Amino acid sequence: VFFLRKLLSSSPKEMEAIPGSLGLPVVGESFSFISAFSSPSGIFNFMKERQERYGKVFKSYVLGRFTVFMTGREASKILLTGKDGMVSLNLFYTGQQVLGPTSLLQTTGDAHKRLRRLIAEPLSVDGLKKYFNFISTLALDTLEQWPAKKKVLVLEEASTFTLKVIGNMIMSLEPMGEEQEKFRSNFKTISSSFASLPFNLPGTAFYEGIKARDSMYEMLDSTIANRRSAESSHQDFLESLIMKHTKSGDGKGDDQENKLTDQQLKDNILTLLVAGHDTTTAALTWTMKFLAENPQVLEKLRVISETLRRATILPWYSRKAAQDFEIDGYQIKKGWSVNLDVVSIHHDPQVFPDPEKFDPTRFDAPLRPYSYLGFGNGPRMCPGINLAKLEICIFIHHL
Ligand code: HEM
Repeated sequence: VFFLRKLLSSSPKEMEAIPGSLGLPVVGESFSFISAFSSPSGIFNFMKERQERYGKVFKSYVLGRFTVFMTGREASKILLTGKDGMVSLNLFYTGQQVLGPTSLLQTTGDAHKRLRRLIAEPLSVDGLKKYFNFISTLALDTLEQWPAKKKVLVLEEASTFTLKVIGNMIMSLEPMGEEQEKFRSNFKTISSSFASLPFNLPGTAFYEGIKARDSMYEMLDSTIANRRSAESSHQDFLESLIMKHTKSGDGKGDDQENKLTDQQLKDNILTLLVAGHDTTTAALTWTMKFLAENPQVLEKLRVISETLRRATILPWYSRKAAQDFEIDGYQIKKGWSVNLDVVSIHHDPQVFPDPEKFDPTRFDAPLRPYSYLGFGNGPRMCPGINLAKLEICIFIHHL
């Protein structure tokens, strides 16, 4: 029913003016897209082939959606910073259900701005200073164990490291022990449910994801209750949001504009976890790979920017048109899925000569706006940028 509704609610007829192919019935071009995505060069070849055939704007049918793909600085400018309300984020149905309706990723306009403002302070450079020692000690502990290991699986190590950092930042979780294990196992299940098939039946990834989310929320509920009863005082994200920004009691006399309900608090803690974990893990892993292959660049700054350009951790940014608009001479209709292809922007030889080469000196001189989008741009630009850079810098420093 879900897929039928999806198919019927989208209209390929309306997209006739956009060049491109919708591929096979029902599956469209999903298989070519997924196989490109899982290959070493990511979606680059899928995009390149079609851009050469159709131009910078083309249509396709992938992952259950009629989608218009676009690339280039002009498209980035319009899609990422365009008029307020022109596009919204385009999450998968399962992701929407798991994250909850008050997540930053599901709000728009003023509600979105307000949430961004509330989480900005704990994620600022100043707000992050207090976690420096924890991150540094954890990086050292992790690295100290490497020489004794026969084989080091860097992705695995990076994932454990970043999850321990965020667990400690958010709710002072100790890096070892039962609570850490429960947190880790819930998080992994939630993560795999995020873009799963939308069947909420026992045994499916989606069903297990919702169950793990509820278990994670129980952990947060009990921590929130402890903090409110002032049994203990901690210097973490949860404490700073509870103290400053949650509605406890009747809230009379409080500045309600700055208050979050417990639901908003939990939805957004989970959002930070989901948005911040795999991204930072991948960025740290790619940084180590590029550094191992190019040891001469260790002296150079800008290694993280160049890693995020070459690896493009989020290869495309997905939006849904919230109104009709025109781009590169094509009419985009309200409701269409629009994906910005960032890999091609990051490998444009006009901006980055010899684009496959890992060369941090490219960032020595300022680039033209919208040529580099490692952390995005505009109102949805990554709020975790300082934390991600801090974690990677500390880890690489101790390497
Ligand atoms: C190297 C690591 C990271 C990379 C490459 C990265 C990249 C990005 C990018 C490109 C976007 C914008 C996506 C779009 O416009 O559709 C984004 C948004 C976001 N990021 Fe990150 N991110 C990283 C780490 C983090 C961390 C550590 C956190 C949280 C602590 C985080 C939280 C978020 C959130 C909540 C959003 C959505 C913002 C909004 O919709 O207003 N990210 N990230």
